[in-house]
Formats: sequence, C-alpha cells, structure tokens
Amino acid sequence: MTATVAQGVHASGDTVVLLHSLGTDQSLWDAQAVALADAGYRVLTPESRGHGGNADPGPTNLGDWIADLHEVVTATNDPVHLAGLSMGGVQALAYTLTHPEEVRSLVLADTFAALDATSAETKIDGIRAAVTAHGMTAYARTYLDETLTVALDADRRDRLRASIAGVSAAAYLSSAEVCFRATLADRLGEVRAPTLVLVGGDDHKTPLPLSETLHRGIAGSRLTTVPGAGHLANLEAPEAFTDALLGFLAEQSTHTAVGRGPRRPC
Ligand SMILES: O=C(O)CCC(=O)CC(=O)O
Repeated sequence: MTATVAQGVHASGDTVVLLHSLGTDQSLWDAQAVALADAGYRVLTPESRGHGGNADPGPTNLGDWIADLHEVVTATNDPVHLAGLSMGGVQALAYTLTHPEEVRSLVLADTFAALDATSAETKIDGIRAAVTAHGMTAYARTYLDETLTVALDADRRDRLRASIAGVSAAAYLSSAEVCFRATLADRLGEVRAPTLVLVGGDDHKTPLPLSETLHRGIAGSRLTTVPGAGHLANLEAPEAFTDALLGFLAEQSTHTAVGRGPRRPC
C-alpha cells in the first residue's frame, strides 16, 4: 500500500488510518482527512493494491491486505485508530482480528463481516461479466448509477468515476473476489477494540442488516445510521458522517481532540 499523510496540521496526535472502498482511492476520504487533521490527528490514507497510485496487480487473499497494512501501521510505532468503508471495512476488520494490539479503535462503515456465499458469487460474476465485456470506463458509469443515492457535485462525481475507471479490470475483480468472499462473521466476538459501525440509511449495496450483524457480534459496539446517505456515506452525507467519526474518536483518543473550526497552520 502506498501511504500518504494528509496535508499536515496538528500532526502530533493519535494516528487514524482510513481505508477506501473497492474502486476508489485515498481521495474518498478528502473531507474526513481534513477534519481529522484539524482535530489534531495524524491521518494516513493508504491505497489498496491496484487502486489509485498503487500499481500492484491486486490481492490474492486477505493476507495480502493485512501484510500491506502491517507495514503502514508498524511504521507509525504506535497503535492506530482504523477506519474502513466497504472493502476498506473488511480490511480493517481482518486486520484487527490479526493484529489486535495495534488497533486502538475500529470504525466499520457501509461494510460487512461476510456475505452469504450465493450473493457473494452473484456479485463477483456480475462484476466479471461487466468489466470483461465493457471495460472499466463503462463499468465506472454503471457503478455510479447503481451506488449513489445522493447527487454529488459534478467535479466530485467525475473524480469518483475517474478513480474507478483507472483501476484495471483484473485488480478490480481480484479485489472484489477477496472482499466478497471474506468470512469473518464467526470471529466478531474476538474484537476487543472499541468499535463504531456506521451505515448510510439508504445503503442498498451493504444494507443495514449487514451492519446490524457487525453490531450484534462485536461486544460494546455502537451502531449509527447516517440519514440520507447511500453506500458511500462519507461522500454523500459528509457532515453527518464526519461528526459521527469525530465524536467516536474523541472518546477513544489519547490526545485531546481539537474541536471543529478553522484550520491552523503547523
Ligand atoms: O462494485 C460494486 O458494484 C460494489 C462495490 C462494493 O460493494 C464494495 C465496495 O464498495 O468496496
């Protein structure tokens, strides 16, 4: 994974690692990275294999993602707050189960621990057929039409479309296979990190029942619905999503988080 630090203000607080979804890149987190940096966190937004600036051909199993993330986290020399959306949430959960001592807190947004096997294979078959027959440029348009429930501004929508179109079909498919075939539901009881489960109220890609399963399985977890948002809840309702994230992290942080307000220079 390539890792970049959000343009730095207050970079001395706890580290928050934000993991993007299938087809997107670190810019998925632009709004939250700025808000978290303003609140005093050090923010890392690594890019998954085959996504954004990460030229790797794609993962072969969950272990690849865990190993990549281990490099990012160990370089911080400190446990991190780990947040992931959809595919990023699967990565965050798998990482927490493997390296629990490195995770201060966990945020699982619009994601799942396991899909039922039939719907996982149906999703994978659909992606394989679409990206093979029509390529990623066409797939990116379909993705936006099927995923967004809120009209993004034209520039944001274009950047999202370009990030998806920029992923190779092979990397998209291998990432989807690893993500959708994850079977972590039986291990939710092992999670000890304080956990926030967030889901867009109109997320029909990873709908509420999947988040309810996470919430039920992870002792002491909190479930928050983001009203008026779909699958990319942090883009579709950035204020509400960011407020929920900041509020949760403030309770878990070892530094005193700075409140929302104008950015201060380093
Ligand atoms: O590619 C799709 O149609 C859905 C992607 C998905 O649900 C996983 C993700 O957003 O990470």
